[in-house]
Amino acid sequence: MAFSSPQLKRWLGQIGADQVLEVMTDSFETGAVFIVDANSDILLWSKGAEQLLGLSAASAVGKPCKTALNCDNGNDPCNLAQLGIVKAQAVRVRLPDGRTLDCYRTAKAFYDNAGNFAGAIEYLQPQHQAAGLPQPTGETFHGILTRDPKMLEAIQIIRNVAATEATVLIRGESGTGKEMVAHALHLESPRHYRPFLAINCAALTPSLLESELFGHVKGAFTGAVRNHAGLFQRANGGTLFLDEIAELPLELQAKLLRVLQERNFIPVGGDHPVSVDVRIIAATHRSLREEVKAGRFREDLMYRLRVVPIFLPPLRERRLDIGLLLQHLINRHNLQGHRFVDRIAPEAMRLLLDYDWPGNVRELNNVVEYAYAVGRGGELSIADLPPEFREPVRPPMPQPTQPLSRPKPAAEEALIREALEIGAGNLEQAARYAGMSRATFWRKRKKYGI
Ligand SMILES: Nc1ncnc2c1ncn2[C@@H]1O[C@H](COP(=O)(O)OP(=O)(O)OP(=O)(O)O)[C@@H](O)[C@H]1O
Repeated sequence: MAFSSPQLKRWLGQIGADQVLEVMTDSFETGAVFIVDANSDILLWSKGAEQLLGLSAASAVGKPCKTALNCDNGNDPCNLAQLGIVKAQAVRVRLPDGRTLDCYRTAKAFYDNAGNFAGAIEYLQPQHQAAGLPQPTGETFHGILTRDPKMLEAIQIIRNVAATEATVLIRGESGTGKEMVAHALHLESPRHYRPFLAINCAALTPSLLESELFGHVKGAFTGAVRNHAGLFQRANGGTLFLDEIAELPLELQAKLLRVLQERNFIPVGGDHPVSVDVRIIAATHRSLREEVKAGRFREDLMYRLRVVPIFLPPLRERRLDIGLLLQHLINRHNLQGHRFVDRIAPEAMRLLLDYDWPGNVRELNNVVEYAYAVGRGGELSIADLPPEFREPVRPPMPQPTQPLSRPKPAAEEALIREALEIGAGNLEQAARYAGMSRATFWRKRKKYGI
């Protein structure tokens, strides 16, 4: 606790405690400080609060704190009167323009001589700042986070083709975000107010898949007790996402081609065509050309589907996105309140950056979930990572001239460049990201002329 002397009381009497409070609270430029009275009505609203929360002091003062912050903080944590003190509590504030801001709330209650709640002083800090992690600065597009040039190129293509009726084929490994991209395309298109439906063509047997896609009429097969509208009918006016299209059996490929060419199909067991207006977005992790060569995929259908091909690179080829997605996932998990991670141990960060990510972003989600389930404390360490990260790698026999620990110069230079980009001007953060002290980081920058 700060030491307060009798001289301070005298001094405050001369200057005026209100003036001192204003100066102090306004010095927190990156966070919001405010004071409430016994009714939780706002008495003081700092400059930082104005900037962060987009509400002027003139509009905020006198309002109930709940109205000014419009916050959504779960199980009624506003019981500050009972708690007395709250530290780094995750809260979500709704700004006047409708956006939300995830913050940590620190608050201290005051009581009168009779022990009644007499008001409080509160401080809100945006979570990305509190975590000491750089704010995600990459582009986000309908929830797709990236700063990878190839991904940004893909997003630009989506923007350009959304308004057209062109068929899009998305190629990428499992977990690279193909469905997210397909959904984003739908949301950008004039069809966005109609359904977006998705199906994985590898997940069903051929007969079930046919019935799911095209529907069936009553009596078409044993168990078909009533007419069933397929996905094409249900997606009418909207978009149908066909994942793992390379797994579509040949007989269904002919039926799909007919929908694409003639915009109609015959349900299973039916005898007349049903017309539909559906935009198809297909995805595959295989090369359709190779499938055509192997005789497993119709060439005419391939050309129909890949009018606009979009390629999503695997996560191991967009290492800048690893840091960005990690920040995003950590912020999201911190909000849930079970654990608050404010830093990643440099050696854990290195493992995460060097990992191959065969399951791509989905696997990264799982790794962070694992860390929150098994780990404790503010630092995400190697011990919090799943076993595959901790399996001992047998080191090669040391070369007498080259110590084992020295990283290859090219990799080190790339790491430093990456850290500088992620730190976005903050050398402290950049050095931490690279797992070096500031002095070593500075020396290495000099060495590589960066
Ligand atoms: N760039 C991204 N930003 C944020 N989240 C992402 C991104 N890419 C993928 N994800 C998340 O990763 C998970 C997998 O994404 P998605 O289902 O779109 O991948 P997919 O390529 O369609 O996978 P599969 O081929 O296995 O179906 C989802 O939880 C998704 O929200």
